[in-house]
Amino acid sequence: SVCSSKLALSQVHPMWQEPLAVPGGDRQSPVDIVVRESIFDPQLRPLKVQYDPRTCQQIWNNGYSFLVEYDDTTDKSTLKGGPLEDQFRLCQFHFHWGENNTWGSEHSIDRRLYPAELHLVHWNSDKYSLFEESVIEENGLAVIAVFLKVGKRHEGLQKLVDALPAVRHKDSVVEFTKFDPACLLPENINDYWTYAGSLTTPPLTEAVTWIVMKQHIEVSHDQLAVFRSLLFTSAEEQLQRSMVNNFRVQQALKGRTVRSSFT
Ligand SMILES: Cc1ccnc(S(N)(=O)=O)n1
Ligand SMILES: [Zn+2]
Repeated sequence: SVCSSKLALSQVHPMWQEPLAVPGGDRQSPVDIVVRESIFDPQLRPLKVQYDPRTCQQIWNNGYSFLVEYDDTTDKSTLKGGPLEDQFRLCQFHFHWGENNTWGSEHSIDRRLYPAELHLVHWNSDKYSLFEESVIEENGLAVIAVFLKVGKRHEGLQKLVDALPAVRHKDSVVEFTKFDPACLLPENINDYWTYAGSLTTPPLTEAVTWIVMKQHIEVSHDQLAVFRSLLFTSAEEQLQRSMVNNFRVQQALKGRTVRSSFT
């Protein structure tokens, strides 16, 4: 699947050097979610997640994060319900993290940051036939965000952690199969916030329905340390730079409403 951020790489941006302005940027991400200003919407339905581990293909270091990519040529791993009108196909998941456990997430809850954040990226397969098409449409993408907190070791994540040294450098890829991303979801996926936003790395397009989980997952300090052992730089580059702080600065809400699925 080409849903990875090759598109992102096509718009060469210096690392985290923000483009001056995004065309008509009035729904940019990430944002701080102010809980008392979010609005309970009783019409939000339960999320329906159906992932098939057999669609898992590879892990790729794209120079922004590491992406676990799924075969999205059929409707085998899908997301629907919640705030979504259509069916969406899982194409990849990745993380954002900090240099320490104090910060690293892209979103925050009442200004509280987490050490890392998981993004499960899906595109609207009812309306479009390719990820690349959906990425420029306002109802094109749905991203589930899950906060990571440092605590007990996450057994399901360990298989992924063990594969990371093989993709230490930018543009490295390793085969990675039979991984069920549902193991990275919190027990309760029916308590979430949702708002209309954008991709947080280039092309930063305003195509994303964000679904931010209220419940976090726990990973161990050592597991996060392996994330930080990755590099932004390719094997050829003279100066190696640790892949840390790969989050975007928070953006203005600009009058958007954040809805909650719970009271
Ligand atoms: C696929 C993709 C590209 C760029 N940015 C994102 S993100 N961080 O908004 O999930 N996802
Ligand atoms: Zn992301």
